[in-house]
Amino acid sequence: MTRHLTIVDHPLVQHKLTIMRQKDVSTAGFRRLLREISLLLAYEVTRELELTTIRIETPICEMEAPTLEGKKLALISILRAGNGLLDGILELIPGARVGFVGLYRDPETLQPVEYYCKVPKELDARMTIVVDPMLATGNSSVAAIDMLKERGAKNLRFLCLLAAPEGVERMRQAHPDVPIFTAALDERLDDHGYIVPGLGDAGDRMFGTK
Ligand SMILES: O=P(O)(O)OC[C@H]1O[C@H](OP(=O)(O)OP(=O)(O)O)[C@H](O)[C@@H]1O
Ligand SMILES: O=c1cc[nH]c(=O)[nH]1
Ligand SMILES: [Mg+2]
Repeated sequence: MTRHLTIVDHPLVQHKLTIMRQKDVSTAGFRRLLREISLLLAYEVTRELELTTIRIETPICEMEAPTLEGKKLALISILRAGNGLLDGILELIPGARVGFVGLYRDPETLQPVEYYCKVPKELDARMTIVVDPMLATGNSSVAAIDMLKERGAKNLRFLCLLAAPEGVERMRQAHPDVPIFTAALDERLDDHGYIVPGLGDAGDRMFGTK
């Protein structure tokens, strides 16, 4: 059974995250680092994919060899910042099915506003990995996972880059069955719901908006 919270403390992840946090990193640099980190995070979050075996023939002899079992997994990106994690993971798992949940956080109420939802069929039979770099209040991730459970998802994981304790607790209350994977658990949220020390607004830094 996976723990509710896994912090991916691999030295390469930690090193790259430290560079990303710095305010002078360019948009191109931020995007490149996020793509690189996403490959390493994907390795951890997919550790429990089920294997079966198939009979193959090497140049030397036949053998029973491991292969992924079951339906292709589903990757769900919470727009728009989720796409920064999605792109790297898709390089590692090119056969994954992909869905999008469009949510933005109202800056006053910090409540998520839904504007889009398109997800793969048969979510009930797929490991479903929801990706968004930031878990702050947890309002967006809880809402996204509510939407996915309504559409049948059962075997879920949530993958982010940074989490605040408030968001982890909110997820634990609302979705205790959904393990969270993150590169770091930061200290707290500020009065505007930003993660401290954090890295600022992930979407703005990734896409050069602001
Ligand atoms: O845990 P929460 O308090 O809900 O905050 C986290 C959300 O805020 C950011 O998205 P944002 O609303 O800025 O949208 P964007 O990705 O379009 O920039 C982030 O990518 C999460 O989706
Ligand atoms: O610190 C935060 C909190 C929410 N969304 C972000 O992009 N950054
Ligand atoms: Mg944003």
